[in-house]
Amino acid sequence: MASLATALTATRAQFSNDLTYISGMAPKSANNPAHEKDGMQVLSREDTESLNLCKTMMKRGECPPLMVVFDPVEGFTVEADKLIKDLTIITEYVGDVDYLQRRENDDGDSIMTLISAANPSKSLVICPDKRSNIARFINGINNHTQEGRKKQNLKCVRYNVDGEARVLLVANRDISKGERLYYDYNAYEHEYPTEHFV
Ligand SMILES: C[S@@+](CC[C@H](N)C(=O)[O-])C[C@H]1O[C@@H](n2cnc3c(N)ncnc32)[C@H](O)[C@@H]1O
Repeated sequence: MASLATALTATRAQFSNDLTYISGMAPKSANNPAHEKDGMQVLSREDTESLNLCKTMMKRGECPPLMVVFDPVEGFTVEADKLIKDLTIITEYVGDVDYLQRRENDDGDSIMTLISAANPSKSLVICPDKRSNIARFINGINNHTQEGRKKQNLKCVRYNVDGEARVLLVANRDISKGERLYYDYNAYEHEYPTEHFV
C-alpha cells in the first residue's frame, strides 16, 4: 500500500474506500438507480455478499494484490502483484458523488459516470479528486488502435447494489503477475479522448 499512499499524496487526495456524500454536493438520496435512463442491473445477492466481503477484508488490511507504479508516459498505473482470476472484483470506483451539471466544466481527468439519467439534472458523477482509492489510478485503453483494445483486462460495470448505484471494476480475463490493468474509459459514453494513449 505504500505506493498507493505515494500516489494519493502526489494528487493531494485522502484514502477512502466508499462513495462519499458531502454537504453542498449530491445527497445520498439522489443516488437512485431508478433514474438511470435504460435501467440499471441489480447486483445478485451472491455478488453483493462477495463485494461486502472484499470491503470488510480491506478494512482489516487484507488488500487485493495490486501495486501502484509510476510510468513516465502513463503517469501512475496499477499492476497485478499476483495472478488475478477472471471475474475477480478488483475495486469499487469511489469518490465524492456530485451532480454532472455541477461538474460539466471541471477539468479533472478521473470523473466517472454514476447515473446517466433520462432527466439530465439527475445525472450523477463520482469525483475522486479529494477522496479516493486505487481505482482512480487505473489507466485506460486507447480506443483507436487494435493493440490498445487488446490491453483491456478489466470491465467497468454499474450496478444497483441494495438501492444505490455503484461502479465496479472487474477482471474480464485472467491477469498475470506484473500485467498492468486497463479498462475502457469509453464503455458507456464516448467522450473521453484516448487517441494519444499508449
Ligand atoms: C483516471 S487517470 C489514471 C491515473 C493517471 N495515470 C495518474 O497518474 O493519475 C486518467 C489519466 O491517466 C493518463 N492515462 C490513462 N491511460 C493512459 C494510457 N493508456 N496512456 C497514457 N496515459 C494514460 C491520462 O493522462 C489520463 O487523462
